[in-house]
Amino acid sequence: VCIAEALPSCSVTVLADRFTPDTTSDVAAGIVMGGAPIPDIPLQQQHRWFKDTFDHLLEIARSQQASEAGVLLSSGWQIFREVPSERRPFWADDVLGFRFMTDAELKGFPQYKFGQAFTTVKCECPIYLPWLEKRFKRARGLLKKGRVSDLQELCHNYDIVVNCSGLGARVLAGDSGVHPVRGQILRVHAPWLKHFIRDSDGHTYIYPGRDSVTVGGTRQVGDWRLAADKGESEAILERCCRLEPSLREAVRLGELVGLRPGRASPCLKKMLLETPAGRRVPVVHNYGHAGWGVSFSWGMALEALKLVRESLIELPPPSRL
Ligand SMILES: Cc1cc2nc3c(=O)[nH]c(=O)nc-3n(C[C@H](O)[C@H](O)[C@H](O)COP(=O)(O)OP(=O)(O)OC[C@H]3O[C@@H](n4cnc5c(N)ncnc54)[C@H](O)[C@@H]3O)c2cc1C
Ligand SMILES: O=C([O-])CC(=O)C(=O)O
Repeated sequence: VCIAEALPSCSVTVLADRFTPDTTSDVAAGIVMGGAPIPDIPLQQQHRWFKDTFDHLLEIARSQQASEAGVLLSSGWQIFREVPSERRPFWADDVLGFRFMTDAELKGFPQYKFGQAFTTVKCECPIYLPWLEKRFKRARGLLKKGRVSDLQELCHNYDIVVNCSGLGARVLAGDSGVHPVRGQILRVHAPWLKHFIRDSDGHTYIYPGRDSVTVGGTRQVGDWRLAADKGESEAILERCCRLEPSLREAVRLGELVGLRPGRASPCLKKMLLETPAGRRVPVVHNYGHAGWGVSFSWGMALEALKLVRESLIELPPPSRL
């Protein structure tokens, strides 16, 4: 979307073997939040990715399109069993109204010593992704279903390749550092819940959304199982009910599993592919966002766009678009 809208003179095709509602992104809770700083990436850069994403999504959340786009404001608490060394994360000034929880607020969570309260944005991915598809088509983008077994295949038909294949980059980019981090969640009907609660360990969270509440989760490194595990769903609900007892009254709507594209840090860079016939095609990689792909989505897309623009300038004259 970012490239198709910014470069209207280019023809942009999204080629994928799975589209919404069958991607990892459809499973995401869609909350915009940061974790601990990512190693090997300057904090300033991570901060820009986060802020650019937040500002972009906040604008949608405040627009007339918020409901249709499934992008809404969400307020709540992140709670900690021990006081963290960084009580004020790098994204604290980007979200709205960041503050430490008061003793009165923490009283509801006797096992926890510290908490952060803030308002952020939540993307209801099963609504947001179809909306993005529509936006992409309006920008004259093309959608094509198909599996790519080697990026070289694309070099005959395209001048630039942007690789956003998530976990698929393990094969497509030959990057053995990409690995699954399995996440299971439940979607439940509990319309009385309005406030999110997240245990900072990332294994227990409750995110109220437009039509359902997402409760999670698991983070199983190296686990490729896509089927939901009944025992894990019970354990997730049990942990969430300890934080929010009224969840015992919730009606279960479904359970879902997604494989996060884990990597020590996301890969965002450009390189050149050379075909056996000697054609050199720029490739912009943008994958490996682990558990924060929604939170960095637009900011990293803007940086990928910058790399695409540079590649366009560097293309040899006959191929220039
Ligand atoms: C349970 C859970 C909760 C989450 N909650 C949040 C959250 O609250 N906030 C947040 O920021 N992040 C969250 N995430 C993380 C987020 O979902 C991911 O970081 C994000 O979805 C990754 O997006 P992606 O586009 O890279 O990958 P995907 O959504 O997996 O998309 C990859 C695309 O590439 C295509 N593809 C791959 N290989 C090939 C190939 N060889 N040929 C053709 N097509 C190919 C696939 O078909 C797919 O369309 C969560 C993840 C999980 C599992
Ligand atoms: O950790 C969270 O709060 C949600 C998330 O990003 C994930 O499960 O990957």
